[in-house]
Amino acid sequence: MNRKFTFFSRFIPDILAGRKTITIRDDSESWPKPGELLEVHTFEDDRWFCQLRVLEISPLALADFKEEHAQQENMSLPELRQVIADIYPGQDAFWLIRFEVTAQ
Ligand SMILES: CC(=O)Nc1ccn([C@H]2C[C@H](O)[C@@H](CO)O2)c(=O)n1
Repeated sequence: MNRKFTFFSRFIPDILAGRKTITIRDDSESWPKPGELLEVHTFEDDRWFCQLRVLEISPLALADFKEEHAQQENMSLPELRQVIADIYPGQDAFWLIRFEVTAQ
């Protein structure tokens, strides 16, 4: 059975349109493996909205965030840093998960 993964609902349009192709998570969400299919729900109300295939998962330190990562999130780099600081205050070690949408 495919495992469940969540996103804040404000990111749904970018994910479904292919404008957001990565997510950056902390250790608690570092379990997806390349090739794994994830059933994706909204964080707020647990509503299924797509299935993703994990293409890559790799460690990424806050100090190594680059413009390329921001583009893959469909954000500016300052915006990405702010989003991460808001979700994960005080943390500086993350995991980059690159994905593709396989069903919606
Ligand atoms: C519970 C939780 O943390 N859920 C998250 C975490 C992150 N995101 C989004 C926000 C950014 O676009 C990237 C980078 O973390 O992933 C999310 O939607 N839900």
